Amino acid sequence: MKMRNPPVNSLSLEFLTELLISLEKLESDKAFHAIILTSDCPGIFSAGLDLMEMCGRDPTHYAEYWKAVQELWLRFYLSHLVVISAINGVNAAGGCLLALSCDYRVLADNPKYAMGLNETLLGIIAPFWFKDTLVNTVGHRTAERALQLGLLFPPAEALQVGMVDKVVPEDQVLSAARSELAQWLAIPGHARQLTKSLMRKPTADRLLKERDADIQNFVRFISRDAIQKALRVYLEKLKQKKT
Ligand SMILES: CCCCCCCCCCC/C=C/C(=O)SCCNC(=O)CCNC(=O)[C@H](O)C(C)(C)COP(=O)(O)OP(=O)(O)OC[C@H]1O[C@@H](n2cnc3c(N)ncnc32)[C@H](O)[C@@H]1OP(=O)(O)O
Repeated sequence: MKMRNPPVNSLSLEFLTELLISLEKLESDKAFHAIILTSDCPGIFSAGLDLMEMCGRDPTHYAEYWKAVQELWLRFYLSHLVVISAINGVNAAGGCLLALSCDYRVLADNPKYAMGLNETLLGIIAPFWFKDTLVNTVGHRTAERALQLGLLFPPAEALQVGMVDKVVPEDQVLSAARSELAQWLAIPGHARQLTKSLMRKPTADRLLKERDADIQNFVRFISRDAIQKALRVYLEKLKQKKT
């Protein structure tokens, strides 16, 4: 699955919906057993959630957007397919969440390709299920420091803290993902799938039980004047970079 939403693969409502439909199609086709998730945007895996969806819109839109973000995470996190990410670019916040929801992560060795949950740098916070997904991957202490400081880890550090499983030269990222896949596909499917569910269901259940409350919290939080201002300032900084 090659993500293509130029220029930065931001996860707009339309793009989230496309990803969700693609994933559902693959999952319902018995011929498919695995997905390699990668990017078609040079140097960028994903810039994360689309800030334009969270800025200057009305509460109904925020609720619809957040429901789609929840849906995509649940679908990826609990997918019965083997999902491996071949991370071939910088990967921030919501994009990093997608990669963390995969079963295995290969990252291209380029110091520009940092990844992490950098929400605090924007003046916002990672919701509990983003946090839980990170804790499940790197452990509590590393996650706490990474989340508070909004750290984006370059490849060597991402590997060292366990945020990715392998770092390879840029031109080998897809072939390394394919080689890894062979090991996962060699395991009897039902046993691997049940084990994945055993490991992940408690984390997913937490959101499933509190979905509506989580949407309301998001809408309340993102609608605050101070948060809207912080997002506008961040977007402005991104644009000023060019001048
Ligand atoms: C009580 C508690 C309740 C809890 C409630 C929850 C609270 C909210 C939770 C929200 C969680 C948010 C998750 C996110 O994912 S937020 C997004 C974080 N992403 C980033 O910080 C990355 C930002 N982008 C960049 O750093 C760079 O763009 C990047 C390194 C990815 C690429 O750099 P490059 O130089 O190649 O490209 P540009 O910066 O020039 O960008 C090109 C254009 O794209 C626009 N852009 C970039 N990122 C985004 C984005 N995420 N959304 C929308 N648009 C984006 C950028 O502005 C440029 O636009 P223009 O061409 O028009 O200038």
